[in-house]
Amino acid sequence: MSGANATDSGRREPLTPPPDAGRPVRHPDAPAPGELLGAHYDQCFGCGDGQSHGLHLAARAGEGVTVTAEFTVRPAHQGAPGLAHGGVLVSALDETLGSLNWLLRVIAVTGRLETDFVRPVPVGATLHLTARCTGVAGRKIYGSAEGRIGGPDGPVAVRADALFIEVDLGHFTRNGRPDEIEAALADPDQLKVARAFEVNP
Ligand SMILES: CCCCCCCC/C=C\CCCCCCCC(=O)SCCNC(=O)CCNC(=O)[C@H](O)C(C)(C)COP(=O)(O)OP(=O)(O)OC[C@H]1O[C@@H](n2cnc3c(N)ncnc32)[C@H](O)[C@@H]1OP(=O)(O)O
Repeated sequence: MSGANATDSGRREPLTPPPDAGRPVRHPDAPAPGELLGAHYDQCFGCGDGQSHGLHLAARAGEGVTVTAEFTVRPAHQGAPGLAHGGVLVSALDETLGSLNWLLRVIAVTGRLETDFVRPVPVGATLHLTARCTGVAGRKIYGSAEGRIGGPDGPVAVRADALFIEVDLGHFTRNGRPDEIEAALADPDQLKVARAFEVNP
């Protein structure tokens, strides 16, 4: 293929940290291991309680810069009959990796995410997800995640490597839709979440 595929989307950067990347550092105010992280936004498809067909993914802080999460596949998440849609599984991995933000206390958005689909995931199955930060280089935050079925030690069904890019709150106010931005700014719970991240402006 021509080079258009790589240049149009901007980058084909490696998803493993470069040799000079820093070790991820757990923020001193990060939630304690075992603590539920809660939603970063009530309307988030991944973690928000306000999205009836969302994933309702509940993530917990782990040791170091790691998180665990669970997601139960419901009929609204099907691709083939009785099986989870691949894009939904990617969303679950993306959301779990995004939850590492809470431990680093930075806001970062997905730049690249590469997924292996290893086993089909049936409706009704619970995906036991883990994600860990593997390195930090400037604004670039590297992470890996996997999802197992049948229990936290069950077989791997999906796994992903990702590169997140640190942004400031202005990323959302500049790019988001005004109605939702205004509603978020008027919500004291949402402001509390936003402030939690402002420690590293
Ligand atoms: C107001 C109310 C308050 C709200 C409060 C909210 C609290 C929220 C808390 C937490 C939110 C977390 C949400 C998690 C949800 C799950 C995660 C998602 O699904 S996020 C959605 C999907 N992702 C996007 O929509 C990104 C879209 N892309 C962009 O916006 C830009 O492309 C962005 C920010 C990713 C990069 O743009 P640049 O202009 O800032 O970046 P440049 O300066 O060009 O690059 C910086 C470095 O990063 C590399 N880089 C940038 N983009 C890359 C890419 N796509 N792939 C690989 N590398 C990339 C570059 O090569 C550069 O590296 P070198 O420093 O030179 O070594």
